Amino acid sequence: MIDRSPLAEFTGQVALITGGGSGIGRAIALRYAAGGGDVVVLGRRREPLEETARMAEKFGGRAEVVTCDVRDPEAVTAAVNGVVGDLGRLDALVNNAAGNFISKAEELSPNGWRAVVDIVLNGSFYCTRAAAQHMLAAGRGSILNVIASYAWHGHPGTVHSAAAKGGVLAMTRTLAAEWGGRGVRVNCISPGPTETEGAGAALWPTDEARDRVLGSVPAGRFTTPEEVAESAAFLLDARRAGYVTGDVLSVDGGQWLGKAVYTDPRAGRS
Ligand SMILES: CCCCC/C=C/C(=O)SCCNC(=O)CCNC(=O)[C@H](O)C(C)(C)COP(=O)(O)OP(=O)(O)OC[C@H]1O[C@@H](n2cnc3c(N)ncnc32)[C@H](O)[C@@H]1OP(=O)(O)O
Ligand SMILES: NC(=O)C1=CN([C@@H]2O[C@H](COP(=O)(O)OP(=O)(O)OC[C@H]3O[C@@H](n4cnc5c(N)ncnc54)[C@H](OP(=O)(O)O)[C@@H]3O)[C@@H](O)[C@H]2O)C=CC1
Repeated sequence: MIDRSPLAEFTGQVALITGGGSGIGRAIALRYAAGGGDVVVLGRRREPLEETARMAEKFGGRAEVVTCDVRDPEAVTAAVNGVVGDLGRLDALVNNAAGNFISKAEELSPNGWRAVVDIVLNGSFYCTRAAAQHMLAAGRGSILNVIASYAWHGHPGTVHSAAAKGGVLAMTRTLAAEWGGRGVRVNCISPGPTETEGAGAALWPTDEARDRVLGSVPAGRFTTPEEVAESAAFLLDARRAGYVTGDVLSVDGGQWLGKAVYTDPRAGRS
């Protein structure tokens, strides 16, 4: 549940959110709308995007839908140019679309590797490149990349996603330095395990796997999409986070720190 933001921090501004038809992307779109902004949600399937747009419109702003596969650079450029053509500006881009599944690295097919790396790394670059052409010309903009902590610590079974997210992290820091003097900020947000349409079935399909994931989170519960969205709003807001660029904000209940080995009561973990 997302309530109208008393800050109204995005009034008169426009955000493009990839993968905005579900999970974390939908929550970020709704939080931006709750802050008074206009939103465009992008993904492959129209129906879930339209549902997000209907929910966002209840906050009183404009909400549009673009069907597009982020792996197609020409379609991405047309989509971004269309947003600016229709809504007149682009203040924020959230690279949230992702694909993921668990596979042993030695059994992962080249096409399976390509599917995930193309969506996560290449797709994020295509969207960033197209959005930055408008943002740099305007001298303002904020780009937020949704990653995962295995971008820096790695994780067995997700070599494609970890490598792609690691690439997005390197891209973030590079572009933050490259564009820092031109008004465009680039940051990452790193959610902990979050029960969404895509993640649950792909990553913790059984009760046993789900319990194992929960056991890895010091806070003892899943992240909620709304928690991620609230921190995303902070990073996107130039008034509050205008001097933050090239950084990663973890919203994970301490998961990436909580590599407990001595899980017994004497260690404070059981
Ligand atoms: C624990 C905390 C950290 C959690 C971090 C979470 C990160 C997340 O990203 S959660 C978000 C998860 N959401 C999704 O994955 C939703 C979107 N997913 C997809 O679109 C698909 O899963 C996709 C990534 C496979 C892309 O779909 P599509 O382009 O339609 O690809 P294909 O179905 O044609 O498959 C391409 C290629 O990949 C192989 N493959 C697909 N699934 C699997 C699998 N489960 N295991 C092994 N290989 C798989 C598929 O076989 C194809 O390869 P070839 O057969 O060689 O052609
Ligand atoms: N859930 C979790 O536990 C965690 C998630 N994350 C990250 O958070 C982000 C959101 O995850 P979550 O909400 O769980 O994911 P979901 O699977 O629920 O949503 C992913 C979205 O991306 C869209 N998408 C996928 N492929 C493409 C594509 N090729 N082109 C355009 N859109 C695409 C999907 O829509 P459609 O299929 O219609 O295209 C869908 O709306 C991702 O970047 C993920 O890696 C990070 C850490 C943990």
